[in-house]
Amino acid sequence: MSVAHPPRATGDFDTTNSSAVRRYNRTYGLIPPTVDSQEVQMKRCLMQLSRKEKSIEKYLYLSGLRNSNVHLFYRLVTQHVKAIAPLIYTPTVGEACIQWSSNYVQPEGLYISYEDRGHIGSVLHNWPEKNVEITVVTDGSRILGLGDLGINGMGIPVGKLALYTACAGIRPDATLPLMLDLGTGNQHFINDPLYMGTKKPRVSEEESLEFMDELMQALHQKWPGIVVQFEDFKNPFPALEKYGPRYTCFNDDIQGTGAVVLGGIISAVKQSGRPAKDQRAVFLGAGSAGVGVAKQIVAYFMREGLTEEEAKRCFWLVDSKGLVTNDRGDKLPDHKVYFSRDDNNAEQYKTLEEVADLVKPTILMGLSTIGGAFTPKLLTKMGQWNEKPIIFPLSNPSANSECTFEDAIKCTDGRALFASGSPFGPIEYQGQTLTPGQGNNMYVFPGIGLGAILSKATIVTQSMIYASALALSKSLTKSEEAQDWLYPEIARIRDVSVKVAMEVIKAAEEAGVAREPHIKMMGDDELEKWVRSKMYEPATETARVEDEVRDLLMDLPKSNGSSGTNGVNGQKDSHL
Ligand SMILES: NC(=O)C1=CN([C@@H]2O[C@H](COP(=O)(O)OP(=O)(O)OC[C@H]3O[C@@H](n4cnc5c(N)ncnc54)[C@H](OP(=O)(O)O)[C@@H]3O)[C@@H](O)[C@H]2O)C=CC1
Ligand SMILES: CC(=O)C(=O)O
Ligand SMILES: [Mg+2]
Repeated sequence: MSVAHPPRATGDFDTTNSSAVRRYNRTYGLIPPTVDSQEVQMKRCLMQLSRKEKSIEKYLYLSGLRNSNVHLFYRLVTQHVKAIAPLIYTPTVGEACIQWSSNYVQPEGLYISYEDRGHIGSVLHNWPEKNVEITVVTDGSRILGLGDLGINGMGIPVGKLALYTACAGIRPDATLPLMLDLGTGNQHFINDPLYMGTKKPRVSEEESLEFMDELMQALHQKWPGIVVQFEDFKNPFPALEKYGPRYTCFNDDIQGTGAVVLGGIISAVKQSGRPAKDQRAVFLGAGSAGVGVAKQIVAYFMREGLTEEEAKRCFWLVDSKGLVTNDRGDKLPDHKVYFSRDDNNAEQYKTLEEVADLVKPTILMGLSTIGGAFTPKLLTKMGQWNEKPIIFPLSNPSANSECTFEDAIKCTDGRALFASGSPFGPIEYQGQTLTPGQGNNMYVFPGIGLGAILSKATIVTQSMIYASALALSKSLTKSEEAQDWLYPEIARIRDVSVKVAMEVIKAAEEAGVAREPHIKMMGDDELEKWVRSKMYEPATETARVEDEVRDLLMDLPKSNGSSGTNGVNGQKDSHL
């Protein structure tokens, strides 16, 4: 909106009065006269939100709020994270991505196309924020379980970084949602006149990696030490292998998911009453998440006394061609070879049911994108084979979940130890309220990123990822443990992120990759205080911005009159 401003008066400000702040900001008269507290503003937002019927409408409303009043948005999310996370993240973000181009209204991140190679650095210079500390980057090739969504996948970096701010206190202006437009295999989008990405097939793996080389260099040149989170790439292994030892980066789907599932599995294995050596895990899905999760659990089983070979043999991975074995006849991609079995005939075990009948698993893990793949028949068998079957349907969004909480509970007489990727509500079962766990990497990636930023880690080591899982598994309260929960209450996620970040920092220090000197001598209490002191707090941020403006008013002749920033992340306080 463009408004003609009267000249800014300089002499008559009452610096304790918010209307003076408005006059200084030249917003006086543009907003109704009452100066509402943030509490009242939040109440208004919640009411407006509740009037919208569809989740996607709520998503769009919240996006608008983030772009117009960033601190209010984050205060709202922080205080109501359990209710709002499903609206700005999975499952709603899936629908938001599908509709991204048709709903587009304003920039929310940076888009870099294959055509930009050779001058990626200059595109980065267009980003209006100076002090970026973390980016979430995707090429949109495997968005949740929805397949190749091209640049419409931008909802994922935007959503993940919103959680970084709400759940781990990373300043919003320190985050960069990054979309790599490398073409798309989605013919529907190529034919769609409203699709806003390049309407060409995807570039090859080699071309993509070459492009990534330039991107990683350019990012680190512009923001040295920036933490890079790779997200939702169809084949993320080559990039992690190449850049992992050279830059501060991690892959959320391989490593973050591995850590979050391990965090829940540690508790589930204890509750199942069977030691690690007696666990048998069948995985539906042998992709980035499936293999990442299985590898983290192998590391845990080894700490429980198994050799690597013994630990590895506790896993049977099933992909779209059946059980992953050496004798299948197809050339297995590198990431599947580690778990490929040589003791079962592939011909006999083509379906999940056949593999399950063979193995009689104690753990059933779903990272396949196939909604409903854990049939009531299979779930019932899990209940017959186990006193406490561990059932984790982890695919997102909700429609892709391998089973519902209700089916898992009904088919196992309420005995399942359950976690899903997208949230399910509690259910009443035989007079009891049963609450499902949410095994989603949102429990760890904010703390991993915060820990990497604060320790100034040069790389993200496997020990840092493992430490995040252990921290998560230890973060349950006595009352949560008494109810046999596998994950802490989502409303406490900020506290959980602090614990995760602390352990990540300690692991970075131990691995010799931390460059921040302050953390060396800190005990736990001091470290916790220090971590918390570094976290963005939307309520105090609002007060700080108001104070800053008042200070400027007191000191007007010397000031330049600017307050805060006003970048793409909406660093604007429109209520002032
Ligand atoms: N809860 C959480 O925090 C997370 C959940 N996820 C979810 O996990 C799912 C998978 O992600 P990701 O591993 O990255 O994806 P990938 O594409 O890398 O892997 C998918 C795997 O599922 C297999 N698959 C596909 N269709 C079938 C089928 N009909 N029968 C058996 N197996 C099948 C694929 O087989 P093939 O190899 O033969 O193609 C592949 O091994 C997604 O839905 C994603 O949302 C991912 C990360 C975190
Ligand atoms: C949660 C997540 O990262 C995924 O589904 O890909
Ligand atoms: Mg992901």
